[in-house]
Amino acid sequence: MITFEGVTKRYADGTVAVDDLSLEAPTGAITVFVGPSGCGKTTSLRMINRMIDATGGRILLDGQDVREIDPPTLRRGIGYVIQQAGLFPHRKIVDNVATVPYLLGWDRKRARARAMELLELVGLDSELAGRYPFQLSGGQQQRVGVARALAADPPVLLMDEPFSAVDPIVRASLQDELLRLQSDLQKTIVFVTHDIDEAIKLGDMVAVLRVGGRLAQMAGPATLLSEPADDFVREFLGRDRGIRRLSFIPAKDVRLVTAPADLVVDASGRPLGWRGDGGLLPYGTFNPERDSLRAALDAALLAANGTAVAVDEDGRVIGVAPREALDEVLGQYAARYTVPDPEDPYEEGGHQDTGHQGAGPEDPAHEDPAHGEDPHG
Ligand SMILES: Nc1ncnc2c1ncn2[C@@H]1O[C@H](COP(=O)(O)OP(=O)(O)OP(=O)(O)O)[C@@H](O)[C@H]1O
Repeated sequence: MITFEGVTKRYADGTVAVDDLSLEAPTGAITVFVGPSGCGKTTSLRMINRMIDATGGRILLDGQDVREIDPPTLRRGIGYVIQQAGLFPHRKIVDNVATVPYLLGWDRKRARARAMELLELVGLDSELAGRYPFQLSGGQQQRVGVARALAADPPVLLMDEPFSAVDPIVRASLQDELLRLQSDLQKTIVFVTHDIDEAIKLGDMVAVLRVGGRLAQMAGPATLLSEPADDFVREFLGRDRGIRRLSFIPAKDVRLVTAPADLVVDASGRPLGWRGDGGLLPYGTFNPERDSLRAALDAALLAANGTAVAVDEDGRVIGVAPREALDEVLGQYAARYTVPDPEDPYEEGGHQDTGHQGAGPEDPAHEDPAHGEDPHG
């Protein structure tokens, strides 16, 4: 666990980049620092591995003040990934990845074998190992950056806007890859981004910072979407909060009924369409074991009759969810907090305590820090 206790950073020119920041980044989970430009995300991240020293408060790594650990020892246990990968241009990919093992005194053969293992782990072809960074695409370079950070198997990874220099499609696949890796490796990751969608997709916990390095809210993504602490967070989250939140609600509680006869299936029970006057009409499917309520709703909206078809892992029909069944689940997850009523003379103002400092038990993302299921899908 990484703990910030009243951490402040005042630069020499008087700029207060981080102001009295207190938060906890849990072990084995991804904590995202998100916020507008200049809000102190990078400064906060770099204080963890002491590339920048705090001017007030303290940062604890599993209970130990990082200032008591000499920087080289500290950084050996902390992988660091930056934007545009920051690879050494004159070193081959394999040697870039083996940088830390070389520094740790591993012999060349062992370090290179480890590097090859890591290239495979991050989904890169072994034939890229002999190339130089400029011979790789941006996305491939970013993967090499992640492999390099993992080389000495550090328990902690710091990632500073690692995917922001690549196009949206490559970015989405790098994010998926990171979640896949994390479900196996369970590192303690602190991830900096200015992109709220990235924060919500990747974060088990999301810390929203405002300019001046102040914490606006720290919560699991589902809680953040349903219970933003104030107008700043609400605006930063942007539109469609309600719809986006459905991605965090599993579809397994949706009540299914037996598929009616007008759902036409093939010989193995896979859907073909809804029977209509002039032929088959469109349908949509979801897998209640794996998918979110958003996927179930999407399946209903794709169908000519508004009924979502539930399928198993093999795509075979196991039932259908009529619209009322979706409504029942939606009703259970309706926003629960209250907002001030300007007509009420007894109202003290400010919305009720929504527990926004931590994800509540209703927050599936919180229950699943390893992203084992697919609420992030
Ligand atoms: N060395 C420095 N000296 C003075 N001020 C600095 C220094 N480094 C950063 N700052 C200021 O501290 C504040 C926080 O900077 P920081 O880089 O941590 O923000 P950030 O949230 O990571 O921003 P961005 O998303 O734009 O990268 C900014 O106002 C920045 O100008």
